[in-house]
Amino acid sequence: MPVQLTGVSYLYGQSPALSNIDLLIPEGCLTVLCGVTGSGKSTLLRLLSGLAKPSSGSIDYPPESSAVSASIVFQQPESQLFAASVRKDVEYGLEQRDVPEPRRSEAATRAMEQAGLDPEQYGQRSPFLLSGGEKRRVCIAGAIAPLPRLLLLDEPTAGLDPPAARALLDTVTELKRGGYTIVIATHDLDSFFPLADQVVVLSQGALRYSGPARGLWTEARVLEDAGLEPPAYIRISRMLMRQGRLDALPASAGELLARLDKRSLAHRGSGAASCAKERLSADKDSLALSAEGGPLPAGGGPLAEGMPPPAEDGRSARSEGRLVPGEGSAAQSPADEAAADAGARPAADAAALNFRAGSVLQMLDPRVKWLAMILWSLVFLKTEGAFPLALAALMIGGLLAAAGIPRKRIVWFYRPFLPMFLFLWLLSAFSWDGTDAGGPFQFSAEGALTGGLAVLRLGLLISLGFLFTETTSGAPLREGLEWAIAPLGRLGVRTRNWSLAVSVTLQFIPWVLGRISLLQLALASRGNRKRGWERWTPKQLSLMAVPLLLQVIGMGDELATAIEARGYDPSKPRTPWLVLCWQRRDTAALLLAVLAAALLWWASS
Ligand SMILES: Nc1ncnc2c1ncn2[C@@H]1O[C@H](COP(=O)(O)OP(=O)(O)OP(=O)(O)O)[C@@H](O)[C@H]1O
Repeated sequence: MPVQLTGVSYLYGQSPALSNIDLLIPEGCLTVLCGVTGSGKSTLLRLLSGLAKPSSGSIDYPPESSAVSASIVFQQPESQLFAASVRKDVEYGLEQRDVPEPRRSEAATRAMEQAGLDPEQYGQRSPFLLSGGEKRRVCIAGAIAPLPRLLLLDEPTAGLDPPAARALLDTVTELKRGGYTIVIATHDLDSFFPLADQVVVLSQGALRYSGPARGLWTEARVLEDAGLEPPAYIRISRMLMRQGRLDALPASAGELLARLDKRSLAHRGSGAASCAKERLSADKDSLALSAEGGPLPAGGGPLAEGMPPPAEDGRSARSEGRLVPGEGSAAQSPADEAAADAGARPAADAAALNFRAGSVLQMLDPRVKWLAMILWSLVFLKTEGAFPLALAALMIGGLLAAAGIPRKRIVWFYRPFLPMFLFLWLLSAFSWDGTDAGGPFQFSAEGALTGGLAVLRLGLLISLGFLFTETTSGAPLREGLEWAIAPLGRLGVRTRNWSLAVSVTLQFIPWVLGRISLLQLALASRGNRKRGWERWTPKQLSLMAVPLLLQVIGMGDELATAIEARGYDPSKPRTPWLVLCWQRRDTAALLLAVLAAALLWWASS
């Protein structure tokens, strides 16, 4: 299906990831999104899939479609697999769309075949025990099973060996022939450019070019300015053309090889053409060997059907594609620059302000933070009564605001705890008494208050840990802890092991929460689009339990191996990662923390 993006921007907190993208994704075409790391490719795919909404601008689907008609395959396939068997996993999206049983099974079989997985061989295997390439195929099968009108693939060949990458390219070629509208975000230009009907170049979240790949070869520096290199077959062909050995750029590596073969290769053995051929042959495994289309004249040909027309709005539109002026582009008028500057300044100022406020907490010596955290934890445990706990909540709220942690991240952190808090509070507020005439459940105001305060206390303790880990990076956190527990070393406690374990665990919590967010996103990408509280029902949680557990075990395993590989030996003295330096502001901060703790203590006694 064709999709039109108009003025689409996206912010993560206050950092812009995409700005003002105008783009048409033509129906039945394969669009390749390229750009260096962090240029906004994955973000654009998420917006197209409907998993995230643009901060501004709009994405228009044809009247009978919506983002739900899109399927996405993420960069890390393992974060998208759920079910106990490959077949069940492929059927999951169909189940979500209420496809009845016999049709579901047929559709899953067809999708597995299209994705290059033999249903007999793979159907009953666990998706978690497959190779990276096989897992990606399972994800592709799951994505195409519901016959999406838009298929989005994020780095489909990343991490695959040449045969697996080539097999995946064959699958993509087949899907393209099958009429799918496909968008692929990739760094693998050699493989995907020959297949692309449209290439989109992103740089720092802005659109730099959209149009056929061949339009890029005439726009001398579009790719280079975006930090990319043209594919190897284009670089080699350019060199051969300069030497008069080739008259036109080929459409693919395969075509270049074929054309070199036809030549007599007069300089066999020592000439540039034979060197080029050797190099290409060596690269052949990793290149797309699509020989579709004839030789392209260096100036390119007419626009493919359905391609976006050249811009008519005064923006630079040369050759076949649409070249969008970028930063530093001469095409930008002073008035444009002033307007852009005026728009950007409030966001930049706000970010700077946040950073300044956050940096006070971030710059503090970790020992102050450890001491304050231990002291406040003890006081919170002892604090009774609504007033002192409300006062403590105010203090924590103030610190969270001053830490400059984006509001979205705070919400993201606390949301998983809310069902647990609610459950604990309900447990305290209601009691079960089958003999009472008023009904089996009895509400107790006293229980509700006591339970509410206990839950608030628990929330405050969790908040202390969150504040600490958000404002302290790994090395200072460890150094500070090791300092705090060093006296225990005299009692024979292995303080080094303890500090490593605690700091790794503390850093593990945000990682686990991040994984949960990814799994929820993956469930949504498979048609299970739940919002708000619905995402935290026991059924939803049970779906995520096994993959999450496997990921935690895998991560634990990797961490242990990494620690071992770096020669960790608890019995040896170690070189500190960082020398802590106590400053005046740390003394002042510690005094403030002690005063605040004393105030709370006094208020609760
Ligand atoms: N969850 C997030 N929170 C904050 N910033 C993010 C988040 N995800 C991405 N970003 C930022 O948004 C920008 C675009 O990221 P995105 O993942 O879309 O880039 P990409 O081109 O897909 O990169 P890659 O090729 O490495 O996958 C980057 O600056 C990145 O740091």
